[in-house]
Amino acid sequence: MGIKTLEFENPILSGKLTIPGDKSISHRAVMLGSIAKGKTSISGFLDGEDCISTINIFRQLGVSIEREGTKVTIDSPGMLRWKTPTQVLYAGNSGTTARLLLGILAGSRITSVLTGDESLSNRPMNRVTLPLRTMGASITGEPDSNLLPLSITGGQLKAIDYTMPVASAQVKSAILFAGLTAEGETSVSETTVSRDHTERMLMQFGADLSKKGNTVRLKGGQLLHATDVVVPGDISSAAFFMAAVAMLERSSVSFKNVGLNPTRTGIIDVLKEMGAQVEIGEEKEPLGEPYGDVTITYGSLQGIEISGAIIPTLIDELPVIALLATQAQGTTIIKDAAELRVKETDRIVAVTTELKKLGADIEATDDGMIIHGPTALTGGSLASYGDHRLGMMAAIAALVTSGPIQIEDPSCIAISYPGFFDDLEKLAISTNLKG
Ligand SMILES: O=C(O)C1=C[C@@H](OP(=O)(O)O)[C@@H](O)[C@H](O)C1
Ligand SMILES: C=C(OP(=O)(O)O)C(=O)O
Repeated sequence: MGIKTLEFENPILSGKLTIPGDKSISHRAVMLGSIAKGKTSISGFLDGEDCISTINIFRQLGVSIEREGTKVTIDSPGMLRWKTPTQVLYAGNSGTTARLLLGILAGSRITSVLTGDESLSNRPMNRVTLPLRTMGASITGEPDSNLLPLSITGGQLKAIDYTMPVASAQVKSAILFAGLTAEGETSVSETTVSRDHTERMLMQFGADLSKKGNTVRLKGGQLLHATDVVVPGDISSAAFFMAAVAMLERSSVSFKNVGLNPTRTGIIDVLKEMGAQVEIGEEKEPLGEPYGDVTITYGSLQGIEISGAIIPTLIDELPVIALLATQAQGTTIIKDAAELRVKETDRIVAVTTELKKLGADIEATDDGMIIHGPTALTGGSLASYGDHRLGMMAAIAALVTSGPIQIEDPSCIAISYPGFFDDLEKLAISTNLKG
């Protein structure tokens, strides 16, 4: 386990940054490109470890996938001609890979076993396996098909009308993917809207899908058509540097081609409401997903309440938002975010434990955190818990602490942002960067 030390003196962040590709969209592009027969090309693909796990799994199913950096070319025989894998499918650290794949494999013609790393093997899968079993899926594993490894025997499924008990795009997507091959029309209704990349991309691949209010409907027995996908920059990755700029006087950074899907832009609303200056350039929407340039400039920050419908639109950004709140005047309350407890680690425990080590006034609640600011943070040694978002939060903390930060096990950052430290160095131009 390595340690990375970061120390800055009076840092300012400035310049332009092109953020790597969106993780959620990259996964889906490989999945839909593998389901569809023929050639799909993806540009702007995220070469993070999670998305590589997705590629490796489809290669095991007989799909030809070539990758050169951020360009991916898929040539698939189509889902009906996938071959039975000779080895266990390994989703690594990626919840998105595992949960979406369960929905896909349940309606396939192959038998497979799916597993993951230690963190993923402790994350709940019954949120997808239970509705999939209601559709007729044959999925077994202990306890009650909740934890990896799981065995999946693909077969003919029946459509379902499903009302989501929890806001989760992974659950919604797994059911929609299963619905593609099911008999009848599947519907998924959400009370709180989660990211809609699957719906957008299914339509891009030619699926007949309709949306009314918060209900999505999809007819079973559809074939997808291979197509080209352009992946915009990941706003969840940009969020770390956006928060850093918002905390550092005299800082301003322009982020290029950031994904601006409204189901993902909660961080922009929070930055504005807290007092940062936000400028959004012309929005483009080449193939289904809106994107544009976003410039963030420091502003004096106020604490706010973050709760309700905005939570799914910034769920992965909450660790860095908690750090941001330590530098804001007043109290920030984060509620309705109990989902943080079932991510790569329990992010409520991890964030509060680590930020307290630096002197933050932060407390954990059942479904969120309460942070009183501003506090002058000291340096210290922070654990990443093998969780990329925690590792990046620790690195960004180093920009505002009085002493150095040691990040334990920083390699996990490559799960979603392999070039993170290079980009940090690039932006922190007028500082002394040691480490
Ligand atoms: O569908 C997706 O790509 C994701 C959905 C979210 O998870 P949930 O579906 O569990 O909310 C998010 O936290 C994860 O990083 C990616
Ligand atoms: C929760 C995350 O991802 P996943 O669920 O795919 O592991 C994340 O990227 O923060």
